Amino acid sequence: MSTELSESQDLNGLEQATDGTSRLTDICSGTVGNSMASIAEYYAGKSVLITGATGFMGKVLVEKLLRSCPEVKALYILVRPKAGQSMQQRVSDMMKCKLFDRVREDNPDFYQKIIPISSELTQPGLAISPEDVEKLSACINIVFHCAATIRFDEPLKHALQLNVIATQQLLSLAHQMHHLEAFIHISTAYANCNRKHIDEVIYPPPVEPKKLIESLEWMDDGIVRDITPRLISDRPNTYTYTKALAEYVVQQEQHRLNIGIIRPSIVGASWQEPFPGWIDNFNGPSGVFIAAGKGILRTMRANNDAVADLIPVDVVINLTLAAGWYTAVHRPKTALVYNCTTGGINPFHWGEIGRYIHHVMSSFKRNPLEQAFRRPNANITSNYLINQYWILVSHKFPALIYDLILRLTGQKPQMMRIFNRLHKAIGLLEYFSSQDWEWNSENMSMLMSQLTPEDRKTFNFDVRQLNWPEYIENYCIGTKKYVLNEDMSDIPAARQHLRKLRNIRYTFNTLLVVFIWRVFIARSQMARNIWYFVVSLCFKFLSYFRASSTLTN
Ligand SMILES: CCCCCCCCCCCCCCCCCC(=O)SCCNC(=O)CCNC(=O)[C@H](O)C(C)(C)COP(=O)(O)OP(=O)(O)OC[C@H]1O[C@@H](n2cnc3c(N)ncnc32)[C@H](O)[C@@H]1OP(=O)(O)O
Ligand SMILES: NC(=O)C1=CN([C@@H]2O[C@H](COP(=O)(O)OP(=O)(O)OC[C@H]3O[C@@H](n4cnc5c(N)ncnc54)[C@H](OP(=O)(O)O)[C@@H]3O)[C@@H](O)[C@H]2O)C=CC1
Repeated sequence: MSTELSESQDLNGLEQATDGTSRLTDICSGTVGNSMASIAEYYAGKSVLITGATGFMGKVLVEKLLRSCPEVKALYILVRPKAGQSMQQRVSDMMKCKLFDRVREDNPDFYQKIIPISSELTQPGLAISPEDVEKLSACINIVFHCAATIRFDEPLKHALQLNVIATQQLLSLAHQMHHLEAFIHISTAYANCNRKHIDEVIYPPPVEPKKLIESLEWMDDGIVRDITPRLISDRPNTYTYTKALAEYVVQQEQHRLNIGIIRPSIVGASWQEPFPGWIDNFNGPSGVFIAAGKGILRTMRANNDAVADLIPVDVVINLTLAAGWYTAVHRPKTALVYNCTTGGINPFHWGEIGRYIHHVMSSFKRNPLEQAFRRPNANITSNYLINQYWILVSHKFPALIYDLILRLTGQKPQMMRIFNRLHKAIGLLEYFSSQDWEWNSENMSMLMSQLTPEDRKTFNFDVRQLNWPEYIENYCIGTKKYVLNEDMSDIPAARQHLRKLRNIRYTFNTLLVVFIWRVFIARSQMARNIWYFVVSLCFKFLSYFRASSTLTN
C-alpha cells in the first residue's frame, strides 16, 4: 500500500479540520464533549509519558506542562544513567536547572509529579523493568516521543537503533497502555529534505524499515559504513534518513492509535517562555553564534535567497501540547502531520541574516563572550571560492600564527585543531543553509483556529508576531548565559578583552604595512612613485572635501 496520502485526501482532512461540525461527524470518533475543554483542563488528571525528557526540547516540554497545566497528574520520564551519573542524580540535576525557576516559584513541590523510569532505548524492550511496564500500561494517557540521536555523523546502525527500532518498541509499549488517548511523535521538517516542497503527509520511505533492520543485523560496522552513502542516497546524513523511516513506522499504527507527528525545522532558543533566549546546547545555529561571538568563525556559506527556517523551542512545545490535546479530543482517523516551520508565515532569509548579523555581532560587542579569540566579525557568502578565501585568510592564517606563538612560548598548539573541528561542523550544517525548502503548514493554522482565545495566549505558536532582530539578540545573550554559563557581571572584563584584541589588530596591521614598505616599496623606485601618487591623491581628495564642507557651512 502506498503511504503517500493523495492530495484530495489531505485537503479533505483539512477542510473538515477547519469546519468544526463536519470534523466531528466525519473524521472523529470520540469524546465530543471534551472538545470544548481548554488544553490545561484536558491535561488535568492525566498521566503523561515523555521520552527524551533530559534533552533540549524534552526539558522545555516538562517545564511547560508543569507550569501551564498545573493539574496534570504525573509525568513519567524515561531516563538512562549516563556519564557516571545515576538516573536519580540526573533527574535531580535537571530539576535544579534555571529553566524550572518559574515552576519552582509557582509550586516548590513540582518535582513530586515527575516519576523517572529507568530505560535505555537501544536495549530490547527499552530495558524497562516488567513492574514499570505494568505501571505504565495501567496509567499512561498521552505519550510524547522526543528521544532521538540528532547527530549528523551518527553511524547508520546506531541511528537506526535509536530513531527507528526504539520508536517501534515504544509503539509496542503504547499498544499495551489501556488508557492511551494520544501518541505524539517528534520528527523533523528535514526528514524529507530530498524534496523541495514538503506537504503535511508521510512520504513513502526510502526503504522498507523492516528489510533494512534485518539486513543490517548481520553486517559488521565496516560494511555498513561503506554502504551508508548508497543507502541514504539524496539525503545528507543518517539523521534525516532514519527520521524519515521513523515517520513511516509511526504511521503504520495510525489505525490503532491516535497519532500526531510534529515536524519542527531548526529549533532555536526560546522566544518568550519561560524566559527569552533559553537554550542549552551547541546544536544548529547556537554553535555557529557562539563560534562567531568568540571571534573564531568569520565566514560561513549560505544561500542569500533561501529561507533560514528557525523556530523557537517554546513555539514547538506549545504546538506539541496543543497537538496532544487535539489528537486526544478529536481523534483524527489518520495521523495528522504538523510542519512546524516559520518560512511560509514569517520568512527570514539567509540574505537578511547579513543585515541581522550586525544585530548578532553588535549584541556580542555589547555583551561580549569571555576569552574571545578575535573581535566578532562574521560574514555570510553564497560563493564557494570567496568562502574558501576567507577561510584561508581569516581562519587558517590567524590559527597558524596563534599556534606558532603557543609553540614559541612552550605551550601546546590548539587553534588549528579547533578550526578543523569547526570546519567539520560547519560543513555538515551547510547543506541546510545553502538550500531552500517550502513547507506547507496548514495543519498548524488549523490547530490554531481550534484553540480558545485563552489557549492561543497560553500556548502561543503564532510566529507572525515574532520579531527576528529582537529574537536573535535574545538568542545570543541566551547562549552566553545558559550555554556558556558566563556571568553577566563579567561583561566589563570581556569588553576590556575585546579592546585589547582591537589594539593587537591595529598593532599587527601597522607592522604589516611597515613590513610591506620595507620589503617591496622602499626597494623599488617605481613602487615608491606609485605610493607617493596614491598618497598625494588621497591628500587632494581630503583637501577638496574639507574645502567643500567649509563652503556649504
Ligand atoms: C555567522 C553567524 C550567523 C550564522 C547563522 C546560523 C547558521 C545556522 C546553520 C544552519 C543550521 C542547520 C541545522 C539543521 C538542523 C536540522 C534540524 C534537525 O532536525 S536536528 C537538530 C540539529 N542537530 C544538530 O545540530 C547536530 C549537529 N551536530 C553534530 O552532528 C555534531 O555535534 C558534530 C558532528 C557537528 C560535531 O561532532 P564532534 O566534533 O564529535 O563534537 P560533539 O558534538 O561531540 O561535541 C564535543 C564537545 O564540544 C562542545 N561543543 C560543540 N560545539 C561547540 C562550540 N561551537 N563551541 C564550544 N563547544 C562546542 C560540545 O558541547 C561537546 O562538549 P562535551 O559534551 O564533550 O563537554
Ligand atoms: N534540536 C533541533 O533543532 C531539532 C530537533 N528535532 C527533534 O526533536 C527531538 C528532540 O531533540 P532535542 O531535544 O534537540 O535532542 P537532544 O539531543 O537534546 O535530546 C535527545 C534526548 O534523547 C535521549 N536519548 C538519546 N539516546 C537515548 C538512549 N539510548 N536511551 C534513552 N534516551 C536517549 C537523550 O537522553 P540523554 O540525556 O540520556 O542523552 C535526550 O533526552 C528529536 O526527536 C529530534 O529529532 C527536530 C527538529 C529540530
